[in-house]
Amino acid sequence: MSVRQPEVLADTTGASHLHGPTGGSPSLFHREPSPLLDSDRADTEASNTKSSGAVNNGSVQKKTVYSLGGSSVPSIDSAGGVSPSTNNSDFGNLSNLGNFSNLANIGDGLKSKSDRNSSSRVSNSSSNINSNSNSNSNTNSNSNFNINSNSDNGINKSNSNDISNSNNSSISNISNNGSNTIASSHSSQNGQNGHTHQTIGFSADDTSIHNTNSGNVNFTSTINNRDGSLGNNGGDNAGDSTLGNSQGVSSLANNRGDGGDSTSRLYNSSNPDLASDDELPPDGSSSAYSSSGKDATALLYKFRFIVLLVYPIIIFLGELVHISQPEGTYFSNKRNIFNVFFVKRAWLWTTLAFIAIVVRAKVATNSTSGPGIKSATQSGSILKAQSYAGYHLVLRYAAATFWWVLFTQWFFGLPIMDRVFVLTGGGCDGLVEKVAEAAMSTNPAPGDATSPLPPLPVTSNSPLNNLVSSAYCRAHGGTWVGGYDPSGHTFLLVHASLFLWFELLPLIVTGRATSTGTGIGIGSAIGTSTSGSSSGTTKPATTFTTSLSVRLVLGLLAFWAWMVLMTAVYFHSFLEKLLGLVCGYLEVLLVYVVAANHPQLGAILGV
Ligand SMILES: CCCCC/C=C\C/C=C\C/C=C\C/C=C\CCCC(=O)SCCNC(=O)CCNC(=O)[C@H](O)C(C)(C)COP(=O)(O)O
Ligand SMILES: Nc1ncnc2c1ncn2[C@@H]1O[C@H](COP(=O)(O)O)[C@@H](OP(=O)(O)O)[C@H]1O
Repeated sequence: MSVRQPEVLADTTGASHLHGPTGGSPSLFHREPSPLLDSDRADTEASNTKSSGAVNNGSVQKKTVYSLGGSSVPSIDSAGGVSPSTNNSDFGNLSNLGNFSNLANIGDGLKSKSDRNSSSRVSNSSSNINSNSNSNSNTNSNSNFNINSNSDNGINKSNSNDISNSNNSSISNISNNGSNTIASSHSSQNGQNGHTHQTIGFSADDTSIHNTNSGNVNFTSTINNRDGSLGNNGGDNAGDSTLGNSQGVSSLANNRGDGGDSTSRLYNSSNPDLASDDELPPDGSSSAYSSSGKDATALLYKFRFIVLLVYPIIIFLGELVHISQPEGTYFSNKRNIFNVFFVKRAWLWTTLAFIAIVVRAKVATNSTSGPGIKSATQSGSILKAQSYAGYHLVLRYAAATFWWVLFTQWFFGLPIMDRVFVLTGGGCDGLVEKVAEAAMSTNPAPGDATSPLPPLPVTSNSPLNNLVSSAYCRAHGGTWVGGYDPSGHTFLLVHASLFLWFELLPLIVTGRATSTGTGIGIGSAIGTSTSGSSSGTTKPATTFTTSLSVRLVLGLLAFWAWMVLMTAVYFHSFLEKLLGLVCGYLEVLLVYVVAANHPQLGAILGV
């Protein structure tokens, strides 16, 4: 294809022309008079190597249409020059030095090269629009558009579109009614930070935006929403942004500043008011708030606060009873079935409960029967921040398990609780005698009470008493005496309970939020209410929260609380229980509060 230059920009005579390839030689031009253009003799000039059948139905304005390709322009219906025009086949590559407006194109290929403002209104089924104008306003309807813009653009489109934007330009004010993909690449030059700023309004779902800024800026944004806007302002960032709205007018501004990687996810199920995350640390994962998100977040905070208060209150109340030296009951018996079968295996039950929560929530997510995990990640900053992705769940479970192991089972030898005991002067009483008895038994019968004890975890030069664990000591007839013996029961039950609560609460809160539409309905969570201004997405009667497995977990949590009370009433000194309590809080606070406010840690743990 020849290189062409537009030869005539405007024809004040009113004649219409079709221009051929550059070169200036008239012999290269095949002027094929368009009935429309020629008959009209208005203000448009057009040239085309093989134009045919161009029809002008109306006045032709001061426009010049150049065909830069070899394709034909078989038909142009113009009610006003090129505006409006209908091309039933293929415009080829049209170069417009003025404005395209009201073009109806069934073919493909528009090119706007105006140095001044250009306004295009295009309806077609398949078009490529390449715009170099400083300021374009393009309104497109129909489907399958590719818009390559080298300029600032205002684009209004309907239906499915692909837009790619490059060369230090920005796309703004985009309205879409269909499924769209917008790819915007922004090159930053000379180490300067680039800025891509977008405001996008959608009235339909499934729109994604990809901003790729070479140089110092790199954004990837995805939007699935109705009536939303997303603004990315670049700094030295590389990040991902996801905004999901099902309804409402929403805006998200994020990823500002001079930080490193950042990830932003905002999900909003239904509400009209999303504020930006202006308070973000520059290199942080972003928070964004929605009104329902704020409600849900406030509710979550409230529940968390209550949960965090419950266990100290139980310990204090139990201690009040404890100091009155109550009569013994079934629960004061260490061998009671609840202690032996449940508390002594508490981490096993906790693990099963955790798996039940996750599995039930995933089921709810995959079905339409309840809010589940998806909603838990769609209602606001905290909820979106707590990821229920598999690896995040495993990591958080592993962290909780690790802390349980360190405190009660093993910490490079004795577990922490036993080390505290030993360090404060405690030890195992009576075990030495047992060992001696065992040693004196030369030929013990299997199962004999005096049969040799298993090898002690003893190092040779240390006093025996200080080197066996409390569990070993008690299991072999010794008595764990002296010192300061942190309550393992208090620790384990509180730690397990807080872990389960902090995994469960976002799901419960979201269940309430989603099923009432306002984010704060209580009934749906416990299955007693089906009313409220529902968003129409869930049915309270079948929510995750009301499922049998979640009820069982809530029952287990109530039982754990009861057993904490029994420990407080019948066992240990107050300080020992207090230490168990404090250590039971440590891991959960570290993960769900401290790490959650730390960008990197939060991203790793999904909080
Ligand atoms: C569909 C997607 C699913 C996603 C699931 C996500 C995450 C799950 C991740 C992993 C779980 C998978 C497998 C887990 C594997 C094994 C589970 C192990 C469970 C156990 O912990 S079994 C051991 C149980 N033992 C206890 O609980 C002992 C508790 N007792 C004590 O700690 C002490 O006795 C004490 C502290 C209560 C008191 O000590 P003393 O004072 O009496 O000495
Ligand atoms: N709620 C409870 N019910 C029954 N026994 C309890 C209990 N809380 C603590 N104990 C018992 O008190 C002892 C110290 O518990 P801990 O240090 O874990 O808090 C343990 O005894 P044993 O180790 O002899 O079973 C434990 O079983």
